[in-house]
Amino acid sequence: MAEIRLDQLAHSYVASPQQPSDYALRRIDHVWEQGGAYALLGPSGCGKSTLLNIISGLLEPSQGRVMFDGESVNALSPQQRNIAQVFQFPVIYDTMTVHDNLAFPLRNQRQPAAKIAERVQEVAEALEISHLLQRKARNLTADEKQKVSMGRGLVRDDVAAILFDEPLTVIDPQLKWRLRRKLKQIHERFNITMVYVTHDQLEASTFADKIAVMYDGQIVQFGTPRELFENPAHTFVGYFIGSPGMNLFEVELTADGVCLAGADLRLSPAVHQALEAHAGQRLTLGIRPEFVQLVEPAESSLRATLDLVQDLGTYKVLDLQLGMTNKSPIKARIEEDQTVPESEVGLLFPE
Ligand SMILES: Nc1ncnc2c1ncn2[C@@H]1O[C@H](COP(=O)(O)OP(=O)(O)OP(=O)(O)O)[C@@H](O)[C@H]1O
Repeated sequence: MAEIRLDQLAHSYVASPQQPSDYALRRIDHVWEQGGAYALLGPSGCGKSTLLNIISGLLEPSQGRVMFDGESVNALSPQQRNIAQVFQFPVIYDTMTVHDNLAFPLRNQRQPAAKIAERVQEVAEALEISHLLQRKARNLTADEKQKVSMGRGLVRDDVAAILFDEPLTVIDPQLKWRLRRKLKQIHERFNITMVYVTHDQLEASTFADKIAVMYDGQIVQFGTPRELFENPAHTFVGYFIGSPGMNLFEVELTADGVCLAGADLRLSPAVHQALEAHAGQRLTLGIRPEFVQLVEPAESSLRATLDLVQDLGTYKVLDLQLGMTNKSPIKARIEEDQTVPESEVGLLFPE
């Protein structure tokens, strides 16, 4: 088990990179602490697999160092790094029994038979696959196979960390939730550093205590799910976290606030003063759909017309047009029993 430190890491698949866009990973400085449950969350192509493969040693970084417990492992092979990796698709031996699949990594290490038996039992019980131990792996369902694949990662007690690369892709939606819970319980029981790669924020927040959000080859924020929701440090985090994501609009600074779609929104003197330091620069206002308040048009200078209502069962999402043409609508999320406005509505943003 180890602390994993990424020190000025960068990677380009281009032979002689010239500009930032030539890099799949731009400069990354980051620490995964020993024993933590982490997620690496980001959209397709942002560099998640590249980063995971550099940690496990499948890929050599163009620049920077990977450190385990303060020691550089750049020169070590994947085997020497002692990382367990669980991929999207199960990696198991079909012709072996489940028991032998789980025992395999320990037999390779020539562990004593008694220890192998004990460890296989313990991991099988944690994954709720004890009843399958004598079955041939080829006869299992997709989720049972993936559990065996995870078990092969967990069975060794000397691994530095376990890296999961979108491990629930092949699992039926109704089983995903159970498996995520299971992984979380296993983490609590075995206290191994785990990094879970996904592009799904729900998967990230149910598994991880802290999430690293990746965007365009960089980790743009690292925090608890709540911190990412309440204090996004980057517009991408605001937009990517939340359902739907944050509304983002360009605004102009006025004498006592900002102007959005021709309407003046007053700000507190403190906030306004902070913005004045950025006068002349591009200003973006972000507000989460949950916090947009709907009022009578007379009560607000900001008016919108209703475009679309999406009823999602436990809440509704409204698309409201601010009167601008060809601009994306502002989204408001309201409770299921809240009244949907007829057409024109006033909007208030809490301070
Ligand atoms: N072997 C490769 N050769 C050249 N470019 C690559 C290679 N592998 C990845 N890339 C590029 O590097 C960038 C990051 O890719 P990567 O697969 O790490 O992203 P990702 O976040 O894991 O995406 P996904 O979720 O789709 O797997 C992308 O622009 C991708 O096209």
